Amino acid sequence: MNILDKIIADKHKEVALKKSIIPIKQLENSVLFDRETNSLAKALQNSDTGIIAEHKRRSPSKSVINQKVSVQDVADGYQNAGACGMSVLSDGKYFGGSLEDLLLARATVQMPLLRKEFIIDEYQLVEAKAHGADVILLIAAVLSRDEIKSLSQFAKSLSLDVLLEVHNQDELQKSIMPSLDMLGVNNRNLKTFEVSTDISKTLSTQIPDDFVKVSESGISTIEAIKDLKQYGYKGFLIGENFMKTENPGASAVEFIQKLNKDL
Ligand SMILES: O=C(O)c1ccccc1NCC(=O)[C@H](O)[C@H](O)COP(=O)(O)O
Repeated sequence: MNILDKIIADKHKEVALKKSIIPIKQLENSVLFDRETNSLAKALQNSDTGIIAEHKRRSPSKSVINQKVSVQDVADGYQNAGACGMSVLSDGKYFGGSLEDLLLARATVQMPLLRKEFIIDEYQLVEAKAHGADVILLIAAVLSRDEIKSLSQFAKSLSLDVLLEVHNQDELQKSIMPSLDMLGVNNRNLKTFEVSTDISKTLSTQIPDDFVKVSESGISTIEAIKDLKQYGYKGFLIGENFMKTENPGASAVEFIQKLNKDL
């Protein structure tokens, strides 16, 4: 079994357990449930730099990245840096994240927040909304077209933006539908962990202009972003490059300042 299959098998068990102890009604009672969401797609369309900065303590490909910094300090730093949005990994077992991280980030910043999670059930979308997310991620590698359709339509009914992630042509072709806002190309193969921004370049021409294009993973240089911009990308999801430093917020400030100067 590859790592992605393991994550999804665990996620099914986790969601079943959570459903049995926290009813949807309780999540819908959260004060955040009626909060007006802040669109990441719009923020990216209006931005020159387009950075989505991620909070990521560890990962299956790199194990420990940074367990020392607080999510509040990271969120504050990313907002001061002028990031368009923040991605918060909420998976505990493989990434060391939690829904509490999302809640703390929400309490700290106003910018759009992405719940970075392996979504397989509508319940997780209600959780996302109840913990202050503006955007959810759907991963085409682990969902059928019908699942993408029903989950994205449900997310839209909660006023959440939808970022659909693909890694190859088949995933892209099966996924294109009007209930998506952003199409993300993950430069990392989630089964082998190989990383190459060439994947974003190759798939770029096949992404219809109706969607905001986002390039995800393995981005660490200004040159990579300038290059990807020529292929129509408006959003750039960066995790490890910031999180591996002692002060991820300060690293983001330095990176975005340089990017602004170079564009
Ligand atoms: O990052 C991993 O090792 C990973 C493994 C299996 C599934 C997902 C994984 N990462 C999620 C992401 O997509 C990244 O955290 C995100 O795109 C940022 O990537 P990076 O800038 O390379 O940290």
